[in-house]
Amino acid sequence: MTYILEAKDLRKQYPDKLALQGLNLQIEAGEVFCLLGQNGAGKSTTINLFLGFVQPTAGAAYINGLEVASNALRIKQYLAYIPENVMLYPHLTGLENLALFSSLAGFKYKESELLAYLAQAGLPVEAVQRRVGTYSKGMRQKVGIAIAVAKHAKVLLLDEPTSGLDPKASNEFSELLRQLSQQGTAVFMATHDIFRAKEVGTRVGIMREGELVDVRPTALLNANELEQLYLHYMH
Ligand SMILES: Nc1ncnc2c1ncn2[C@@H]1O[C@H](COP(=O)(O)OP(=O)(O)OP(=O)(O)O)[C@@H](O)[C@H]1O
Repeated sequence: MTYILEAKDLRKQYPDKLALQGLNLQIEAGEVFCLLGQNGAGKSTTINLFLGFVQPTAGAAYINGLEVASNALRIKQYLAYIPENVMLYPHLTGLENLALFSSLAGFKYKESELLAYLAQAGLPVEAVQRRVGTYSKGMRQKVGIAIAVAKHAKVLLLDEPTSGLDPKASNEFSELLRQLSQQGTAVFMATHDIFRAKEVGTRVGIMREGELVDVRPTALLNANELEQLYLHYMH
């Protein structure tokens, strides 16, 4: 079976820090995997290895069966990345950004189709023709989701996407992730938000000092139990 996202003995040693100590993980289509862990636990390193932004010291990361390190360009077609602050062109409108990023991914859409993607991602109609430099963080993330959907990404990698969002925006964002996962997109999200992880995740992993110390299906835990489990490992 080909997993959408897979890590095999994935390891990253920085000059004076072992950031990831041999990660093994498989994620299937439609899963929402939430990675919890303290600052410095290795969450961003894991995401950066899947993105091909950093090279592994040993082991390998795979996206849709392709080894990331040796297929840097090919894997880009399968994934969309939403960091804490989505990188868009501030002087272009939301619509123009979506048109640009979709065409870079090889998709040419009519304006009506682009508008439909933005509406589906929940961007208010009044914002569509406004420069992104004037957008809130939540609005930029909606454009990021619209880009992911428009390029038919199989996997969405997110690094602390809900930090700094107000509860309503955070809630809307969770709803979008749920919709994407129902359509078969695999979602891998690093977060500090235990409540969101429980709400939106199908599985949660707890990372400590570069090691994945526990993985649980969220259906078997309530938010309180998840918090207790997390605290147990952080002691
Ligand atoms: N480029 C780098 N060079 C050297 N050390 C690094 C580098 N990137 C990360 N590290 C170290 O690796 C460890 C893991 O960092 P990482 O950013 O992956 O953690 P994190 O779990 O994402 O933390 P946070 O929640 O603060 O984002 C930390 O000790 C960090 O200082």
